Amino acid sequence: MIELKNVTKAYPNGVHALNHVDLSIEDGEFVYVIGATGSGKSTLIKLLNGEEVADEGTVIVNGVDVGALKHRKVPAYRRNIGCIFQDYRLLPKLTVQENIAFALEVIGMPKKAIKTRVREILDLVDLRDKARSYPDELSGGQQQRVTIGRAIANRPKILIADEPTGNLDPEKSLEIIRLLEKINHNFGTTIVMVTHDKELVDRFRKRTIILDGGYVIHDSSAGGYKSL
Ligand SMILES: Nc1ncnc2c1ncn2[C@@H]1O[C@H](COP(=O)(O)OP(=O)(O)OP(=O)(O)O)[C@@H](O)[C@H]1O
Repeated sequence: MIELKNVTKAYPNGVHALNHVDLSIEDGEFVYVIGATGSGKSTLIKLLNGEEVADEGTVIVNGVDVGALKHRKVPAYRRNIGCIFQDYRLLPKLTVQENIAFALEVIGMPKKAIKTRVREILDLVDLRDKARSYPDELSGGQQQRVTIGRAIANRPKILIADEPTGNLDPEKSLEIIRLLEKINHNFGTTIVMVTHDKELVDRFRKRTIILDGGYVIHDSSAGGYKSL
């Protein structure tokens, strides 16, 4: 569960990126976060993954008070949160299967278990035939699928997706949202997706949180832009 209580975050330049945000996201929910540029979406994500700390209020994720985490404990905390971004951030000198395996090696999973898990992930993201390809040999949509596979390889409870379809055409964006829905459904992974894609938000209706000037101005389980 994700819980923000009266969270305010200002940057050193005085910009108030988030103001008195109260938010609660249950395990297994799939939530969109939308809002104009500069409305505070990325800041919200940074507070969730421990990159930034709130000035006021508390951010509790899976029972952990993220703002109170000691610096050295942040990496272990992040293992329970998968993150994907608009740019894919794959390791260019590693193949698809090595990219996924690497995420599991760094957390100390035994070799045999990694092999099995990588195969499962490749099936899930439908890229078995690209296992030995390098990232620059893949399309944008395929690279994003690898990124998603890598992010969920260790079965995190939460997947945060910051504009995952930002660089993709509508057809490829559909593939990505369907994959995220499958992950949400199959593993019960909580998904928080920041997006500007009005078509996706309207077509695949889900709870939609709207930020404006650092305030939550709308939070509706009906979802969609058109219903607002
Ligand atoms: N490191 C920083 N230092 C100073 N100000 C910042 C910093 N990061 C963000 N801001 C400011 O905080 C506000 C919220 O920014 P944030 O990146 O959270 O918005 P956003 O909704 O994610 O925008 P976008 O859609 O453009 O990514 C903006 O006014 C931004 O300029």
